[in-house]
Amino acid sequence: MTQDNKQVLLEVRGLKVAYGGIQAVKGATIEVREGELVSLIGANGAGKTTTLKAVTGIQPIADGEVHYLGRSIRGQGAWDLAKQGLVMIPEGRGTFTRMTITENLQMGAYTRNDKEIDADIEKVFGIFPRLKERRDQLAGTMSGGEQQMLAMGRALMARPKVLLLDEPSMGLSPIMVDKIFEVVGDIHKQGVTMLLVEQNASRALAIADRGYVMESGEVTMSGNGRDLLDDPKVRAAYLGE
Ligand SMILES: Nc1ncnc2c1ncn2[C@@H]1O[C@H](COP(=O)(O)OP(=O)(O)OP(=O)(O)O)[C@@H](O)[C@H]1O
Repeated sequence: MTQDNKQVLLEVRGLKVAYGGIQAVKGATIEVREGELVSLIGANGAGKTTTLKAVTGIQPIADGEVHYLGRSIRGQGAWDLAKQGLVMIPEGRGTFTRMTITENLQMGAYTRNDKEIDADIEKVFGIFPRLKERRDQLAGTMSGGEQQMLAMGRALMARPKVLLLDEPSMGLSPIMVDKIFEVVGDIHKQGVTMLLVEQNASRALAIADRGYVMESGEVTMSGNGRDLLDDPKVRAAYLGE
């Protein structure tokens, strides 16, 4: 299915980001259109997380541009962007360990002031029955996979227009990895636009509409998820073939 006629929600053009003298991102161009699931894959240290941090206004941009909903993110803080629906699930989940599941989900709605928060918590419980069973349990007592579910549920509470996921499968058991990719695919099918950063290239490309490959701070390949998955260079570099 072509998505060329869909609105570009997130546009990264020639992005450069540096940590002191280290050039972590050296001119990346990425776009995400409405309804798409776009995967950004690459090895350790390729600059994927740094790209997400720059997109959400956490990390300063050295050069290039990031536009969200047609407007430059320069001068807009992470809070302003989150309020407009640009929501990140960070690497390592970032749940509030000393709060319960329900309290964590309520925190996810911090940018909202409508009355549908309880109804949305029920929707999240529908996606993740495990969270419902443990609604009064402290987040810090949950397994890694359960915390990833909670981080995803909390992000959905913000009603994201674009959801940025950083390595959701990191450190999880194979069964939990299956579950997490299944849920990411389901959330996408429900219409949530996503930019997924992953080292698990095969799984991330298999569910993606489009993908980008990042190497040493540069985007070296891009295309349809399935085509990238079948590409011999991708298979050799990222799928161990
Ligand atoms: N806070 C920092 N200070 C200095 N250098 C950093 C910092 N964060 C990241 N880097 C460097 O920037 C480069 C890109 O790192 P980044 O975390 O963006 O890569 P990544 O592709 O997300 O890798 P990973 O999958 O391991 O998280 C690396 O060389 C890393 O060492």
